Amino acid sequence: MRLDYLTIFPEFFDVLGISLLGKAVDNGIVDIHAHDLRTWTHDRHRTVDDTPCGGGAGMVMKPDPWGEAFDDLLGADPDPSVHVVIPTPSGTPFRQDDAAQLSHADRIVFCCGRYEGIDHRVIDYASEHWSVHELSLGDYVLNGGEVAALAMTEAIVRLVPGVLGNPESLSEESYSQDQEGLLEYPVYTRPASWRGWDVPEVLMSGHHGHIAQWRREQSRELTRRRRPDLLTDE
Ligand SMILES: Nc1cc(-c2ccc3cc[nH]c3c2)n[nH]1
Repeated sequence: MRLDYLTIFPEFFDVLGISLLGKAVDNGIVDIHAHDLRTWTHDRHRTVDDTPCGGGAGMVMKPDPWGEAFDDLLGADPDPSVHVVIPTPSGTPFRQDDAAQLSHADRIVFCCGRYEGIDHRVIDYASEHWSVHELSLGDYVLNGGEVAALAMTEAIVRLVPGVLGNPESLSEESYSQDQEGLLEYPVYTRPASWRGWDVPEVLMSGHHGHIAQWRREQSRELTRRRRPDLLTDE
């Protein structure tokens, strides 16, 4: 899987060389390239923004640098197997299913906007050539797309075979299919008693059936309290 990041702050993506994703890069499972969008400017000030047509506050990212970056990185031939992800507050919510689907992609290009956003014609042009995903990380506003791209990257890449040491841990996570899309149950480790708090007895019983039942009940109760929207049968 090749991941490209178009951004005016490429140093944001230096962190991808750390920990699990760093190992995935070292193992050749993932190939990461961060690009400074100003590479594709030609004026003395390396300008990437301009005033908004129709007025309004702030600045909008000019289309030309994006178009020239696309030309260099992707060429002009349409290829639906290339996924262009554009983090935006106005996008569809990024969910575990999106991470799962994108984890099968051979190529993802993250377009990280700043200012008031990217000239919409960039999205229109990209949509004619590649598979475009305008995705929101959540219902809050960031200063740019980089943090969202990092979060989405981690959610996507950790699902790629060979990235996680123990793939079994994926099956019991919140939102995973094996968890019926419910929130993950509370987890515990040693010591059995800590500052007056004990590990639930059932987890110390060694009775796998009882433990599984307790965990299912905990997941349902937690989901009912915190995310009733995830419950399909109530
Ligand atoms: N979920 C979410 C995405 C964003 C976002 C994404 C891109 C830009 C560009 C300028 N401001 C931005 C904000 N905020 N919140």
